Amino acid sequence: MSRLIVISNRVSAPKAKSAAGAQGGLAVALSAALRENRGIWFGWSGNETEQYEGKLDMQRHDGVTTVTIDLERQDIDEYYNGYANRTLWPLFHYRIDLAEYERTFGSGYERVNELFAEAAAPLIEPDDLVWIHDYHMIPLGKMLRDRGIKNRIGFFLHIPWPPTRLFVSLPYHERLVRTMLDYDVIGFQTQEWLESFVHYIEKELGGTVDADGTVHCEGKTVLARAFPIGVDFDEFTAATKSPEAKAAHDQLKASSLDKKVLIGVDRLDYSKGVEERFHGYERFLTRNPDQREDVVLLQIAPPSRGEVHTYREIRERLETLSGHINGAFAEVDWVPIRYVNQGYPRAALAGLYRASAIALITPLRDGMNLVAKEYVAAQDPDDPGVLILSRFAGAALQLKDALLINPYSNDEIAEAIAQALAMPLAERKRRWQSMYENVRDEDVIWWRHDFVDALKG
Ligand SMILES: O=P(O)(O)OC[C@H]1O[C@H](O[C@H]2O[C@H](CO)[C@@H](O)[C@H](O)[C@H]2O)[C@H](O)[C@@H](O)[C@@H]1O
Ligand SMILES: O=c1ccn([C@@H]2O[C@H](COP(=O)(O)OP(=O)(O)O)[C@@H](O)[C@H]2O)c(=O)[nH]1
Repeated sequence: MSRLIVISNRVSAPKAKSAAGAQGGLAVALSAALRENRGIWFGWSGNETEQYEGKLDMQRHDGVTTVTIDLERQDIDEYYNGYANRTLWPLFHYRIDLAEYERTFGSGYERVNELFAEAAAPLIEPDDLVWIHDYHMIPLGKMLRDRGIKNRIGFFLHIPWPPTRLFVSLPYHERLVRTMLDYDVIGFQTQEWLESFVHYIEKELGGTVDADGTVHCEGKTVLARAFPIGVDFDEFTAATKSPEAKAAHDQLKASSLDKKVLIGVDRLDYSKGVEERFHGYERFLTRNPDQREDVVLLQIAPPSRGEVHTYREIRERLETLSGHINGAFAEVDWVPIRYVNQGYPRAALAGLYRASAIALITPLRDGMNLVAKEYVAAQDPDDPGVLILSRFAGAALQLKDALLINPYSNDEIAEAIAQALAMPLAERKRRWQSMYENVRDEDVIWWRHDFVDALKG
């Protein structure tokens, strides 16, 4: 059996610097995918070093071998905070108003990718399959090829791919995409992002794409397909039965008494639409004074990427807005929003999801959104909650029985909350059942097999 070499910015190493929840879905999904596979997970430790001297830190934890490197301050600033999170992240989430095109970010990004290639290449043996993840590492495959790596190499993008008319605002966009032609397989979360990529290849690079997704461009051939990521269903289902889940469930139930809890769980990121969500909830409270005290919104928002100013700004705006809404509507014994800036272990989240009558998941744009799938997986089959989901999350293409809303519309959010609160049990069960089957069948193991099979060719 071939070994799997996974390379991503973030690894779920025991020593990686990250609070519970701050790592997001990628780390969660990959540790699940690697646990049963002989192989290596290579990436950044999350730590800073005074001077990088090529030192690798190797550890075995929870059945996964991880190899990490530390990065220098300038590399972290230009590659991670800079090009990855100030240039590509906003652009790929359709926010060209927030994207910053600094030349030093681009050169830092290429420099760190070269550094990853230099450190990872010696770990790769002839039969290994190499699987590179996400927007931090788009050119890494080509840099490995430049070092003589002939193995099958796949790339999976966890975030959206933007429409061509937005993407071309990126300086040197052709140079970035050309590096992708050295992969054997390129995976996207949904058909929609795949279509945008194909459109770019055809219109900007003059390539052609066959019906099965084989791209022919500038003398190279690569398979491009959608592979929607799932949750670790078995692990998550087991977590819902854990003492930690029960404690969190009981605590939330006891503290909310007869009120219906609406829950939101998101890294503190402007792409998650939490500000718009609060406005939609405020509209619901304004329009439905008789139902106000029947509900409470629990928003869990662990801070993320705090060295990037747009993230500090969204944090400040949410503090102000939640304070404003609570000030305007609260009573002596009730506040409308419980806004919590800390992360929770997923077992605790499982209990919180189950205790919540509604999940309010309203990203303005999201590659997938695993929280939506976890909420479905955690429900009580006899009394399932209602999922209100942005139509702009990748998950909306699979979870079609959610109440799908436009997150930019306060009215749609307010109306969906009212509809969810009034929804008869039979309809809740019917909608949940079909979503549950999807979350169970198209889980992270299914995703991994699907991608790795395609990579094996
Ligand atoms: O590593 P961070 O900078 O702290 O960010 C956390 C992760 O955020 C992003 O997650 C994406 O991947 C999820 C799983 O496929 C997907 O459900 C979600 O929609 C995406 O936003 C990012 O892509 C990861 O690289 C980060 O590790
Ligand atoms: O306090 C928290 C908040 C989030 N998460 C996990 O972080 C992941 C978030 O993934 P998602 O795809 O929803 O978004 P991302 O943060 O990757 O953009 C999910 O598995 C959550 O269960 C967590 O463990 N604790």
